Amino acid sequence: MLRWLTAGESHGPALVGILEGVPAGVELTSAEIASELARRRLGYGRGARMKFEQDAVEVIGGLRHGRTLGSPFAVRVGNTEWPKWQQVMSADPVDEAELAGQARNAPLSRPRPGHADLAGMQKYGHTDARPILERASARETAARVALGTVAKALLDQALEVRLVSHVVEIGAVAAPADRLPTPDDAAAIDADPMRCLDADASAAMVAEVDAARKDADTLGGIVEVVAYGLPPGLGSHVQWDRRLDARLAAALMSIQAVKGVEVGDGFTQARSRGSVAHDEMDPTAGGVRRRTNRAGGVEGGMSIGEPLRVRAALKPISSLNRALSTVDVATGEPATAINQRSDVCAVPAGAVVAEAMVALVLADAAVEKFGGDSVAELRRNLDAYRKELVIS
Ligand SMILES: Cc1cc2nc3c(=O)[nH]c(=O)nc-3n(C[C@H](O)[C@H](O)[C@H](O)COP(=O)(O)O)c2cc1C
Ligand SMILES: C=C(O[C@@H]1CC(C(=O)O)=C[C@@H](OP(=O)(O)O)[C@H]1O)C(=O)O
Repeated sequence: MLRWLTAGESHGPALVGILEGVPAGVELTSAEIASELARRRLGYGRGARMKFEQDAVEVIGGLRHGRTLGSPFAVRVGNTEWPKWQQVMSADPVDEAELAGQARNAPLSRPRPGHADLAGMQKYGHTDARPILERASARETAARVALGTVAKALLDQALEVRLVSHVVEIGAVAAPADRLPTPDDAAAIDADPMRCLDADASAAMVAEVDAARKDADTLGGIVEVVAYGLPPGLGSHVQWDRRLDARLAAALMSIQAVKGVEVGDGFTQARSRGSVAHDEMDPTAGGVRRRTNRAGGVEGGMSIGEPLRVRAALKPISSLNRALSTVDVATGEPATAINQRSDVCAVPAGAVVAEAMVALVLADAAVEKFGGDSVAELRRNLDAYRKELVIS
């Protein structure tokens, strides 16, 4: 079993991620993690912070000379903005005089609609939104992407499973659904400002972001992750929490701003008749082939050996450069919400985070199915399983 956790605040010294259960022998370098983190910073529509802040990666456990050890993997992603925040976010008590006059320390009493602010203040007993928004912030996804790098390396090296993610919709603009990207498209997708496979759709998405920015508005959209090379049988039908689709849905839904998840053509299937919704099978020499992959690579909570295809819908960014109505919890009076600098659209970054979350779930399911304390052992078990499949 793989287990992962993150810690750290958006303006704290660093984020930390721990991934436990990684087999020994996964080849990985800090530079590879840094390059995945750089992918998360891509995308047209992000705010000023993406330009001036760096992700400072330091692996602090589980890796030696470029190979995982089998011990818990731990990574620190330093916030390079920390020097500006060290008093406001200090772990230890700070002299009031040092804080006085620091605008960053002013209590945030006007919770922002669409954020964790108000419910968090109520739940944890704060009159200031800072202690809530610091952890609710999607800055935390840097740690997830760092851990996802390990999961992707494991999937690639032990199972030859490769992932690709892309943006399929931004606001009202949808990319044509005629071509599913493969991992060979990944570099071109990363080079596109919207991480979109279709150049015309990408240009329209950029224009959509510009129009939203001009109107002091924000946008959401839909991302897709596709995984190639999965064997059949990851996950299980036997219990709700072992279903691969349920695990993927939870992981994707846990990403800040994600409000919907679709597996395969789930929503279209729901609107179709059964005769055209499913993936009929034909025999091949010694095996079976599906005519279509509307199910998106999962049936009965198990991978079926077809490409896995999942989508996540991100709502528009909640912090707008125009006033949204709220209540000032200090006075109980109507107010306009805290207006922080913000992204106009973070969907391209959301795709990279979704890819990391899918990789973590698939790596977990692979380790669960094939066991193995080392990559070599996992691969041997996979080979034996493949040889003995009753039908392939
Ligand atoms: C990569 C990424 C960047 C984000 N950037 C912002 C941002 O700059 N401003 C903002 O208001 N929300 C941003 N969000 C979304 C908020 O973090 C999120 O809406 C908020 O924490 C409330 O959580 P919920 O939408 O899941 O309910 C971002 C989300 C992601 C995935
Ligand atoms: C810092 C990141 O994203 C942040 C996520 C975020 C939010 O509310 O989720 C709000 C913004 O932070 P700030 O209000 O400090 O500008 C984003 O920049 C990051 O992705 O690395």
